Amino acid sequence: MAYNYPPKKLSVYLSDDAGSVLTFYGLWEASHFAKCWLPFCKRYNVEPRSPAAYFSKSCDLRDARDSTEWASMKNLYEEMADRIDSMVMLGKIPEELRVNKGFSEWSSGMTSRNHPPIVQILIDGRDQGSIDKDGNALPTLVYMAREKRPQHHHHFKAGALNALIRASSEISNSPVILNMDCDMYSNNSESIRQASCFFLDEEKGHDIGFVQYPQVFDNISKNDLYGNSLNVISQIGLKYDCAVEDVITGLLIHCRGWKSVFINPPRKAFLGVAPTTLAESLVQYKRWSEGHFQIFLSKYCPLILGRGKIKLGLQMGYCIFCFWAPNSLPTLYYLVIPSLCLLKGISLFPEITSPWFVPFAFVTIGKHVYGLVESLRCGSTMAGWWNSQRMWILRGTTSFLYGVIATMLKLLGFSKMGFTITAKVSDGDASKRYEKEVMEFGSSSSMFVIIASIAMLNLFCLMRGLQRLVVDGGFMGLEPLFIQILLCGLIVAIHLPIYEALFIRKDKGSLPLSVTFLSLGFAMLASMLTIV
Ligand SMILES: O=c1ccn([C@@H]2O[C@H](COP(=O)(O)OP(=O)(O)O[C@H]3O[C@H](CO)[C@@H](O)[C@H](O)[C@H]3O)[C@@H](O)[C@H]2O)c(=O)[nH]1
Ligand SMILES: [Mn+2]
Repeated sequence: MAYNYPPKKLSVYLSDDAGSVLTFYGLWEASHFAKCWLPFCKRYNVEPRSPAAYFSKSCDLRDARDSTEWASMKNLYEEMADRIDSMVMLGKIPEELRVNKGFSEWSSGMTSRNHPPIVQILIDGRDQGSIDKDGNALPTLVYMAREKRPQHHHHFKAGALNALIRASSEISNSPVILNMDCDMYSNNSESIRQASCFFLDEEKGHDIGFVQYPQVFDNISKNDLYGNSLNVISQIGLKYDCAVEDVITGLLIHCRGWKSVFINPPRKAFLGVAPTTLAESLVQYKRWSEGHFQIFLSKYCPLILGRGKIKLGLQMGYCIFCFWAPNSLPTLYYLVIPSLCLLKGISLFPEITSPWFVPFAFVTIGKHVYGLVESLRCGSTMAGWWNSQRMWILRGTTSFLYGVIATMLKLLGFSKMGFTITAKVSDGDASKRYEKEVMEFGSSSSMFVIIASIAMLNLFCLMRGLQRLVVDGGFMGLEPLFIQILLCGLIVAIHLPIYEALFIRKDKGSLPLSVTFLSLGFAMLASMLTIV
């Protein structure tokens, strides 16, 4: 609402897919708060204009007169936040609030999966009386919960967005839509004007289908422990039946001949909350890899749909993501088979002195050096790069594998699509560990057993490899196994935080004892079977 944009031309919609009266209450409070907050923002050119983000950073108003106003504004905000928090704690709204317009829409028996449609215009911009405390016009503010019934598929985010577009066409019918997820906030009050420039461009504006900003996270630890700064694409979501509705919609828009713009201004437009536990991050990647693989196997396959419509480079660009899920199979192979063969003394790779060693070395070293240089140039650190390598391996053996399995089950008709929503908050202790970059495993998951078993297995194999080195006498005798020892050593090195969580750490964010026992069991079984 506080964007630097004519309020008459701006309408804000909040889609509450759970249809909760508490969310409505929050928005109702915000509609009152806006009457003071908007003038304050304009007077002092406040940035960012999300009050939560603004007040969590230090004060930048200097003179004394301003600072009293600043303090009273902060007070007003905190009082509102407290009221909302206590209502959430209570789990319901007090009866006396029900006299206000809108609240009577809720009745007992309504749940997040079973509720009638609710549309409430909290501030109507068309109404002359909708003004802030300085007498300036306010933008329209609408709450909407689309109808949901257990017997009808609701199509997740894409369904919610489509319902929103239909409703908004009756209320404001704007030619341009800005979509922002509930776990993001605006960090730049100029973004709407910035993006409009592309649509309004006299020469190229007619071809522009959408403008996208990169997905940037506010809570990324310095070395990006979960490898999250990946730029997920656009915010236009419409196409059903796919967990990555934004990607498929973007692809369709491109295939219909529209161009898109990617802008990454120095002052970030939007900041969001990234998952802060390994479990959440892995689940999110499972959904993404599954969605992309599904696209590849459907009629929307970028290579088929895009043929002759979009450039080969763009088709391939889409495909990289489509191959995330199937990539789990070679990843698993490289993490397990060479190490098991090392255990048994079978050589799989050419010797270092053989000419066949050169292509192996070239591809492996080339790929990783290129990746390292690229990420350093994008402002990452060495440790950040190493962490992201670890994340790719962990995702490969869990998220992507689960993505393949889920896609197959769906193709065979055994299961339906799901959308596991990413958690939006984390508890205090966990955030402290996150800041210190200690891996937070989060809620127990079968994925951890896979990760830990691979880690344990490689530790066994490495010990056996090193033992051979000593017993079988010297380095040269082991030359045929050299690459496998090296690979196994690297796998162990990248899994160091896993061993730490299995055996050393005692905090709540670490791995449970059951995972330690299960993984030890599986790793021993695998090595035993190999030796026999
Ligand atoms: O049934 C649903 C599920 C999700 N959402 C909304 O969809 C958005 C994204 O959900 P979130 O749980 O935050 O998932 P993420 O993995 O963080 O989302 C990423 O991945 C999605 C595709 O999987 C993209 O649509 C998002 O833009 C991108 O940020 C949020 O605003 C949700 O409120 C709904 O409205 N209804
Ligand atoms: Mn999200």
